[in-house]
Amino acid sequence: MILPAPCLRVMMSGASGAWVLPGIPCHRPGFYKKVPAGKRIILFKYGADIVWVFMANARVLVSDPLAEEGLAILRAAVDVDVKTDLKEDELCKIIGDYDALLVRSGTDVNAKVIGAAKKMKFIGRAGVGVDNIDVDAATRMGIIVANAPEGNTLAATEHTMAMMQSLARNIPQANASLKKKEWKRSKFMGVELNEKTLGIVGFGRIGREVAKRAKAMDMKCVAYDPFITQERAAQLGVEMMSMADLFKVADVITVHTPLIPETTHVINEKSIATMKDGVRIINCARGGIIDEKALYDAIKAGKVAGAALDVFEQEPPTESPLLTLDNVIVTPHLGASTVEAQLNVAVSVAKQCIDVLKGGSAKYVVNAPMIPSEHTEALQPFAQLAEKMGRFAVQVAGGRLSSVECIYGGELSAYAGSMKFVTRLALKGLLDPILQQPVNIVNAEFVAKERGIQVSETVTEEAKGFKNLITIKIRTDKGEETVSGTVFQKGRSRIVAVGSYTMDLIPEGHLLVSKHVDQPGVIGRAATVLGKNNINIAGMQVGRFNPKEPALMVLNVDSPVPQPVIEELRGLPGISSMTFAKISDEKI
Ligand SMILES: NC(=O)C1=CN([C@@H]2O[C@H](COP(=O)(O)OP(=O)(O)OC[C@H]3O[C@@H](n4cnc5c(N)ncnc54)[C@H](O)[C@@H]3O)[C@@H](O)[C@H]2O)C=CC1
Ligand SMILES: O=C(O)C(=O)COP(=O)(O)O
Repeated sequence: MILPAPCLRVMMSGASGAWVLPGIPCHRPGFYKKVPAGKRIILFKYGADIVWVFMANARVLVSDPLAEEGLAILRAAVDVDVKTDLKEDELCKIIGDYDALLVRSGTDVNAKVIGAAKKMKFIGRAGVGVDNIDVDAATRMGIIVANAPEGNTLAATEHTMAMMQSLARNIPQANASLKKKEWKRSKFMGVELNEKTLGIVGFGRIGREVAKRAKAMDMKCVAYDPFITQERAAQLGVEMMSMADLFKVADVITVHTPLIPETTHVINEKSIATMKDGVRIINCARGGIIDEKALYDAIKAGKVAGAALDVFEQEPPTESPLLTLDNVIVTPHLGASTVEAQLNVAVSVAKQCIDVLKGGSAKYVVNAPMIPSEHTEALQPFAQLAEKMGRFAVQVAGGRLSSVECIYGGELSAYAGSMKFVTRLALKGLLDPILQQPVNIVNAEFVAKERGIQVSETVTEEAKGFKNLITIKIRTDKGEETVSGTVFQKGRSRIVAVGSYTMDLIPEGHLLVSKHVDQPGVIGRAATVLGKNNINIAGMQVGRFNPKEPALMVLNVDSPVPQPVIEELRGLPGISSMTFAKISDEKI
């Protein structure tokens, strides 16, 4: 049975194995039936009745090892396939069947893979680094990419500390030697870390935890991170300095940045030359932050006393000459490999995956604006209003969109840093109705940029007498349109101005917008045409300045207005324009 989409309201859904009462309506006496394997049931409210449909489960591919606790969360809601060690072409062949993909660092989710992922809604990284995912390609396709940034911080921190201490005391080398039945005590003379200076490049979650532990060992900690304030570092007793100064003063250098163009090869031939003789270098972040060739040469030349590496430019680093050096200790990307961390990241990413597949959002999205969680609830009604205003404005203005300005006033000025989130929803509203491709919060900004639409955002305390005010000004090749809206208490939202006309318009359902001359009979004639065509008027707003001057009328109507009726309305005397606008998420 096909039901008109607006009539459907999801009551609940259940995964395969659940017991439900089938039949239409299902509250009539009947029998219970088990939801078949591979299907989920969705119950809809349809008028007074509750109806049900079986739908195929969403399908999730897990292409790197994921802790059982995460898999269990997934299996309770969706169909899960775990297929590790897939080659690129194997992955491309099957990826089109899946709604979500979960990976660690072992899968190269490149543009080719993403291009083949036609149904994909979510890519989850069970860990921090997303450098193995082409986030731009995913963004372009409107795919949410999320990671699990908190779950493995302590694992990576403890691994860094273990590497630093092993490096200082030659533990791996001594261990290997003794296991060969050698007893070479003088060969493995170490150095103390006490009172040495640790230079931390990248003072994020792991960098800060490393500092805390190094301080407990009476090391002096200095750090470089362009995005962390001196005050923040001072709270941990760490001195922030430039990277150049850090390289000059550190006895041990550890890197904890993402791998991005700015951090690629920051440890290179030139920067090593400025370091102390006998410096030790640790990388438990990402291969590529250190130029491995330069590191090899500097160790060979005796400039660098040793290195501890968990990550490599090529993984596995089978061809790396660094593996041949005695004073280089290595682990095979084990930073996050603890039972605790793997449980944390698997659960985090599995929950986010299910949230997204159910139509919600993910907690740690990396390709949509992050807003502080304490702002999310407060900004939700504004985001919804902005999207509806966008839909309204673009349909009323007509024409090809060239610029969008979003102005946030009054109490919204307190959320200045988070308004990008609302702007993306406004853009979704503006673009989604007129484009064939799906537009969502992930790709809205990208789609606008790609189409040469200029987007700007202003935050002001001015709100024209309202507590809060959103104004969206758009320019198209047919002219300009300005729509303002506000959110009252309990999330009630209204469009309060269209152009220079004041309104009190509920931005819902189907709207007819007319520009006409304010004179007796015009509104009546329009109402007659609608009545004749069985279109019920649910509400009416008229904005005008003076009688007999141009006025604006917006009618809330209960059903779509067919094109011939719009044409008939346009032909009425006194009416200069008539536009139909849908504030639902249907394409126009
Ligand atoms: N070896 C392993 O198994 C693991 C590796 N990692 C890696 O460790 C690294 C750090 O992870 P987290 O601390 O969780 O990330 P984070 O995002 O909390 O910290 C990264 C820090 O780098 C800073 N940064 C950005 N650009 C910089 C630049 N140009 N110069 C200096 N600092 C810059 C940021 O401001 C931020 O404070 C990431 O690359 C992550 O992928 C994380 C977990 C496990
Ligand atoms: O979280 C990260 O950034 C890591 O590097 C951990 O990688 P993994 O999940 O162990 O392949």
